Amino acid sequence: MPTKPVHHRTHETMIVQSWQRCRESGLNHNSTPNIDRLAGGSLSSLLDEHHSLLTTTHNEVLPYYENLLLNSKSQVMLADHQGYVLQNWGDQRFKRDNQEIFTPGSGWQESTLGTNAIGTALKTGNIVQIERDEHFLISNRFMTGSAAPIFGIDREMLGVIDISTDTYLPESHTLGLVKIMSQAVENQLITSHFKGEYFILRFNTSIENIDSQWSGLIVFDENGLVISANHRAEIMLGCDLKLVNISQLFMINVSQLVNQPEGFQVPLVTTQQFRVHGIVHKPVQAKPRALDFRAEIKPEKSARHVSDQHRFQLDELNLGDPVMEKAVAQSKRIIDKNIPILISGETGVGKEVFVKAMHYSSLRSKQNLITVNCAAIPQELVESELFGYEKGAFTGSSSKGYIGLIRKADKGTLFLDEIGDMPLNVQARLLRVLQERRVNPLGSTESYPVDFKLVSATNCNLKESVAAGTFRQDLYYRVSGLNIELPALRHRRDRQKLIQFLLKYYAENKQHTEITERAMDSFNRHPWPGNIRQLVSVIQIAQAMSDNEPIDFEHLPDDFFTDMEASENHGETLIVGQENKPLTAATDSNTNNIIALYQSLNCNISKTAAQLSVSRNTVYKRLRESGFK
Ligand SMILES: Nc1ncnc2c1ncn2[C@@H]1O[C@H](COP(=O)(O)OP(=O)(O)OP(=O)(O)O)[C@@H](O)[C@H]1O
Repeated sequence: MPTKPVHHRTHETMIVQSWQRCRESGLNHNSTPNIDRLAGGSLSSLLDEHHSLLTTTHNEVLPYYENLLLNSKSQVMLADHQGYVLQNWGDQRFKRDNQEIFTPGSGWQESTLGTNAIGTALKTGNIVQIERDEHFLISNRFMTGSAAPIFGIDREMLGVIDISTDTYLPESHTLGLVKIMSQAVENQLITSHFKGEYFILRFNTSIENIDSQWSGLIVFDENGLVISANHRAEIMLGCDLKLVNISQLFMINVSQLVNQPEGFQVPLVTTQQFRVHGIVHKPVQAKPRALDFRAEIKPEKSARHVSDQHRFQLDELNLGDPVMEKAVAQSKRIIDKNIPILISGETGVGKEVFVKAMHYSSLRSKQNLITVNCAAIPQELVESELFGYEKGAFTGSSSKGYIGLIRKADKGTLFLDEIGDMPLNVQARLLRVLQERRVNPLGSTESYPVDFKLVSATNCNLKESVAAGTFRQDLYYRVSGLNIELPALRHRRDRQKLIQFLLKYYAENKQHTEITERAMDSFNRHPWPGNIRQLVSVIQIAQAMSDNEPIDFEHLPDDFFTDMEASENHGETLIVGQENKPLTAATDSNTNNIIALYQSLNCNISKTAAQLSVSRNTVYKRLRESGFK
């Protein structure tokens, strides 16, 4: 028997624990459901108390319901933090003894009605999906519910949004929707409460998905003190954002952030070295300081990233290595043809840099290059992020839905990074888009034509994923017109030239580009398990440490020598694998070790990745496989 994926086991544990609580509350499976119903005065004072949550939810949720769920035989509920339904939308289809079970005022606490989406989401503080037979009371087993908590401006749990149905709705669809709905409400509560009064930073992994509900939001004052933030910001930054200063989160001075024009776009680097893009909205009364109003925003040196600096052309990446030379020549031949390109290679070999260079060397260079990191988008959201969704015309609402990343790439290039991590159901929809060259947003009856150059990248072996059943074979043939494998740094014959190039490229001034012979020799012999990414980081540290002297051993970080010793002790240039660094960590660490480390580091992806010396994507992947993300 195959063992179940860890996320199923996590879900099962959650249900077992909930059932245990039900027994402790004196329930048994045959207990009669006793719905506690608030009436008259108590109900109206409850509705008054939650007026702002109610109207915000109404404005944010109704358009989703009307467009996405109207024909789905389901009902959407908003309940307060104690489990009392405040409002419901949709088909009033759930009745018992002729009485509706989800009317406003009905209490869906776990202790009285057993395991159920509203009660159990409140009890655990997590997004839950309770399938029919997972309800504790037999009488509730006719429905399936998906619920997500809503957090308020002080990060307190205000209530939950639930979608319940007694027919079939795909699991990822409803879970994704409750997540979007709860996040939309939370974002709206924060922006309407603080807008105009404080600075609001909205950030995401790229500028292209900054208008998504999944962007982080941070509200801060002119001194940089964080006043409020959404749940997403805490997850992305991996820390509690209470009472911290924005300068502790990003490598930027507060004055640089607050002295920019309204709606200014800024590349940011988190203190964990994770690149994001942000937009800053200013308070109405904030006055720019005259002196440094035009201060240019520059991430600090150690955070420099090639792709933010310079638009490489393909030829610039060819420094003489025969494999690179062939890769560049092949790409140039087909870049303007309608043939998809699949780039593979170990982590850090420069796949993203290569794709950008392809785009900027192509006829589409003036159009958008849209990067989708399939590993970083939460699984249930990949669909809505890619294909978009429509809210339809909704009077008074500024939100018209979300166009989706594929349509944003129209006329330009669509880059699907880590394509091997795309969930199977999304693969099926992507295949349709690639065949028909049309996109059908969630909830829309219309489809829209799209024209883009498709480039994908992977650091896993997609053919093996096809054999393992995690990647569709038909999609594999659609995305892999031309396969280009970028060489590992240790195999590149132009290594010395590249090192010299990077020393100049990342230097702040002339002195920093010099390097002693013995240091250069060890650079040349190093196994570079993290490839160019690791090389860049060593160079940046060495340049910072070396002041005005040529770079020598004493300027190099400890890890540099640890890797070197490890490879020399093994008498080989490291194991050749997809993600090479695993030498010390990932090869002998199993999923449980990663989870334990991740938890011990306060669920910080970047720190976990750094400690294991693997990419953040690998950590995402492992956590996702184990049901943590
Ligand atoms: N030719 C180059 N010149 C300067 N810097 C480079 C070059 N190639 C790669 N880099 C730097 O190396 C780092 C890794 O590059 P990139 O993100 O493109 O690798 P990747 O193969 O896509 O990695 P992953 O698979 O982990 O996503 C980046 O910081 C990038 O700026």
